[in-house]
Amino acid sequence: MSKRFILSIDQGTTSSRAILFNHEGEAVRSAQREFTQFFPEPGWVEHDALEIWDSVRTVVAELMDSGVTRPEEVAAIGVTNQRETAVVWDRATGEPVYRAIVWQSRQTADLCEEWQKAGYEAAIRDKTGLLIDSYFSASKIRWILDHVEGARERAEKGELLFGTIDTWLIWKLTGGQAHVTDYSNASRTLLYNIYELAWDQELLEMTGIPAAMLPEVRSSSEVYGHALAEWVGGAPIPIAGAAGDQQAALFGQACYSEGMVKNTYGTGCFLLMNTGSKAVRSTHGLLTTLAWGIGGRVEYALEGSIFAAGSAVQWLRDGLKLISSSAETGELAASVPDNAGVYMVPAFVGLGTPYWDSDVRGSFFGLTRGTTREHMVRAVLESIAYQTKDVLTAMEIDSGLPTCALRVDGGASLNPFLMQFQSDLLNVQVDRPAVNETTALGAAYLAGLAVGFWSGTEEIASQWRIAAAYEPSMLSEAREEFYTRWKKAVAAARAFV
Ligand SMILES: Nc1ncnc2c1ncn2[C@@H]1O[C@H](COP(=O)(O)OP(=O)(O)O)[C@@H](O)[C@H]1O
Ligand SMILES: O=P(O)(O)OC[C@H](O)CO
Repeated sequence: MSKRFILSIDQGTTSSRAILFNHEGEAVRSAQREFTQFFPEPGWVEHDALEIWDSVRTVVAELMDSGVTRPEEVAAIGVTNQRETAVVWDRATGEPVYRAIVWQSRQTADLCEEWQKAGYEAAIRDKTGLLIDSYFSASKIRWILDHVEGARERAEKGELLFGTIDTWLIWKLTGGQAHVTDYSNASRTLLYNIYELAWDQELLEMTGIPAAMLPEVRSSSEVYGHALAEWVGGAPIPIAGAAGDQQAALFGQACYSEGMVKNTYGTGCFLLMNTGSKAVRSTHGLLTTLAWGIGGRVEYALEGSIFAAGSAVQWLRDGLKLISSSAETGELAASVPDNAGVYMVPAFVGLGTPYWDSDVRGSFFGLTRGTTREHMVRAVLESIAYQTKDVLTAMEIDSGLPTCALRVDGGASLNPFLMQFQSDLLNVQVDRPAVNETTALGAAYLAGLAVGFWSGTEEIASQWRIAAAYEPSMLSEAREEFYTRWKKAVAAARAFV
């Protein structure tokens, strides 16, 4: 029976998706399921790892039962995931010992401050390309070891395992046969030396994390094991690709040359620039990270992480009840000639690149009696574009590479107002590809390359098609004025702390 599809599993912050891609890189069928977000204290965000596994099992079963395919026709599975989110579970029972602590969660901010005061920052930056922030996995693992009775002793004895969501899912899918992760996910833990390509003993000692609980780090494109027949429609399928979702999107956007940049507009925004075999060290708050490793060769990326983007739109809908759907924001924003001086800083969980300020919180500025719902909606959408400009400016300086075009994807990239404003503000062309699910596509490509479903990146790059291109059309004075006021708003929000 010939192989017709790759099954991609995209486990995101708010939902799990499974998508079948054909040889042309087209999404043939997909299924999606949301799961519970827990906010046990202000600033904390947690997920139930078993509920995540259930959601993944369900969406995979939905595809495999849809009649579109049979497991024998699926060449491989690729897994991509919300990064940094930490799960610790019992090796024998498969039961998590605590809820998954999500990348957005700030419950370890105090611990991170202690690490900063202890002077760990230089070593961490030097070895991992990251900085000390509760965003990364290490402090989350440590928090679980400190707060769950007996966890530390059990972890030291090798009875507890740690994994980011890729590791957790591959472990579950293979029935506990594989405890692995890939370079891109390992590079987000704060424990992995991205130059030596090894877990770093000194960092493990500093952070108090036992090596026995860590997964084996493998390339992003190889067979890690087989998904058990019971989860995938009756016959085992090789799991042959894994990458963190932002690196997977860079891969799915075919950003294979140095200097190519993508921005994913989801819950947060993540800009990644391919820097090839060279790791660029940032002096402007960008992260140096592993993009992927394939066939014995790793590539690096520069990353800017924006914590709140689409989540601010969700807040307009669910928190303020100002809108009934995310999609209507585009029309509302375009219905007023400008923002009427209203600016919004969506620092719900602090600010990431380039500010790295965990204490700052969200604010609206410039409200008058003339301010309408439309202005507020517009200010929220504009804030996504301003944050992107903050990051891209830092990227161009640190890499010395000017941006020719920005490739975009993710839920909010479907908003034409936002994309046009983004292009205007950056003075750069913004390109949205025909396949918007580039994250899932990237994981599919990584898995497909490992099993010979695609021949190489050249073939993949030829599949990338543009769906919409936005060209800049704003006068430079206006661009500068808007951006100056945004910077003032950020400074004021930070001063309020
Ligand atoms: N048309 C739109 N305009 C603005 N924001 C949108 C639009 N469609 C979706 N979003 C936002 O994008 C996010 C969903 O995008 P998605 O890529 O699925 O995110 P994630 O993978 O982080 O869960 C949500 O936060 C939603 O509010
Ligand atoms: O699940 P997403 O798309 O919001 O992505 C989350 C990032 O991987 C966090 O670093």
